Parts: sequence; structure tokens; C-alpha cells
Amino acid sequence: MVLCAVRQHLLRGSRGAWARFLQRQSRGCVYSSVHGFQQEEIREKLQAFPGGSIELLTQESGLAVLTINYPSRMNAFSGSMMVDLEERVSQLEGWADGKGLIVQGASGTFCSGSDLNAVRALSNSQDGMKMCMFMQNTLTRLLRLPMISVALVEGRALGGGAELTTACDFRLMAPGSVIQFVHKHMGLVTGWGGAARLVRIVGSQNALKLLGGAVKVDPDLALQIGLAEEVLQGEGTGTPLQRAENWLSVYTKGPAPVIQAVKKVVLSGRELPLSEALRTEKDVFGTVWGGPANMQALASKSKHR
Ligand SMILES: CCCC(=O)SCCNC(=O)CCNC(=O)[C@H](O)C(C)(C)COP(=O)(O)OP(=O)(O)OC[C@H]1O[C@@H](n2cnc3c(N)ncnc32)[C@H](O)[C@@H]1OP(=O)(O)O
Repeated sequence: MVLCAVRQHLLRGSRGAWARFLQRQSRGCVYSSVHGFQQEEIREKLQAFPGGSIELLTQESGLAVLTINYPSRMNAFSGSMMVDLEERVSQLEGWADGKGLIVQGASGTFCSGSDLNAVRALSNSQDGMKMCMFMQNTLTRLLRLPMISVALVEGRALGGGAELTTACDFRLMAPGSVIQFVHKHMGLVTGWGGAARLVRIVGSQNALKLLGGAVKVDPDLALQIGLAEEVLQGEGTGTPLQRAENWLSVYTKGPAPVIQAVKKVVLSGRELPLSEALRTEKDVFGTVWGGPANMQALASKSKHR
């Protein structure tokens, strides 16, 4: 289908459209008008279900914190929050100095999935599919951001909230927190790309167990199956957010172009066939080879003992 669209664009000789197509691909969208997806139409529908917000705080250090903020509904995603999230992801895509991102929920809990009030109102299958495509596009772009991302899970990450955690590179869990794909209990399956990503994180056997059993994944189980990297222990050593920032700082130390290059080569290794991933790695290598950080390291004759 995608190839078909490419051919049509070429035949029309429409350079502008071709450029836009390439731009969409590179921005990481899964769905476009080729798939019957009209972004503006669904944005308008989603805006009809307001409530809550998605807050983005960028710091000079190159670290950003994205907060899902709707505490009165356990940070469930209203329609307008889905639109907000897409806008925040666009902002992050344009952030040249970005190195790390922490995704958290407000008031000590992560996210209880989609707002059930909006779900009820959008319960016809066409609207459901459009919402699903919108969220898949946004979460795919979130995962493909050229910065290292971490979901900081406190309290509960349920349904779409559990899916959101898989759109980050890493998950850190606070003691007592739970990740649960409750979809089966709602007569659903994942729709925001959660299954596709979960299989890549924990393998298909574990993913089948977590989705098939709607298993409550506590920090111990999450560590055991590789869903979480670490449990943020340690009363008195700062807030969970400070501890997550500390954890992430090991990986975001250094110049932004180098950290972004690291994320890009790993991302291409994760997503592309080997030959393409190798070619991408060569291109990314070209962006840092002979660059300021490389020249500085050579000049200082750095040793790695
Ligand atoms: C493809 C996406 C699929 C999905 O995400 S489907 C949605 C999956 N999520 C759910 O079903 C979560 C349902 N909620 C719950 O199980 C419980 O509310 C939850 C999160 C365990 C919290 O339990 P409690 O601590 O006892 O608190 P509570 O039930 O009194 O909740 C406090 C207020 O928050 C509301 N809330 C929680 N989750 C919500 C949601 N997803 N959509 C809309 N409202 C939600 C809840 O209704 C309550 O509001 P109110 O105080 O009664 O007005």
C-alpha cells in the first residue's frame, strides 16, 4: 500500500507531495491519508472530550519531563489530552538540545488508560479505529524521538497507560507500583501499539501471558521478565522523579549530538532490516565523525582505563 502511494506520487511528479511523504515517514508516522487517516478530522473529534492536560518541561541540561495530568481521573487520557500529547511530541521532535525524557503521571500515579467517558462516546468502531490510529502515530513518534526516554511508573499504569510505558526506551518502577494490560477485562485488546512493542521488550511468550491473563505486573515480576530496568528504592534519597533523573543521567551525560546519534543507531537496529540498519548507522556515524566532541576527545588523548 505504501509502495503504491509512492508510485502514485512519482507518477504525478509532485515534488511537494513527495517531500511531504518523506517528511511524514521520517517523522515516524504509521498512518497517513494513504490509510484513510485524516489527522485533522480525528483531532476535532478528540477535542470534543476535554479535561486534564499534558505538561512538558524542558531543562537546559537537555532533560525533559512530560507529565500526564488529570489526577481526578487517575490521569486517564481525555480526548484533548491525546491531542496535547501529539503537540508535545512535535515540540520534542524539534528540540535540538534534547538528550533525555522522563514520562510520568501527576500526583503519584501513572495513567489509568483512556478516559472511559470518552471511550463510551466514541464507541462506534470507526471512531475507535481513528482514535487508535491517532494514538499509534503519536506513540510511535514518541518512541522514535532522538533522545533516551524513561517511563517513571508510580501507582498504576493501566490499559492505555500500560501501553504508554512501552513507548519509552526504559521503565523504572516505584515500590508498590503496577503495570497491567487490563484490556481483556474491558473486552478489548491493546490498540495503541502496546502489544507490538511489548513483544519486542519481553518476548512473545511473556507478552501473551501479560495480555492473556491481564496480569498485575509488580516491580519484582517486571524486573524478572525485563519489562522494568530498576525499582526506585531508597526513602530519603530524593523524590522518585529525582531518582529517575539520576538513573537517566548515566546515559545522557555528554553532548546532545552524540547522545542523539546513540539513540538513532539503536532505533534503526531495532526497527530496520539489517542492511538498512547498517546503512543508517553509517549515515549517523558521518554526523559525529570529525565533529566537535570527536575532535575534542582526540585532542585530549583520552584513555579509557
Ligand atoms: C486502548 C486503550 C484501552 C484503555 O485504556 S481502556 C481503560 C482502562 N482503564 C480502566 O478501565 C481503569 C478503570 N478504573 C479503575 O479501575 C479504578 O478507577 C482505578 C484506576 C484502579 C483507581 O481506583 P481507586 O483508587 O479506587 O479510585 P476510583 O476508582 O475512585 O477513581 C478515582 C476517580 O477516577 C476515575 N477514573 C479512574 N480511571 C478512569 C478512567 N480510565 N476513565 C475515566 N475515569 C476514570 C474514577 O471514575 C473516579 O472518578 P469519580 O471520583 O468516581 O468521579
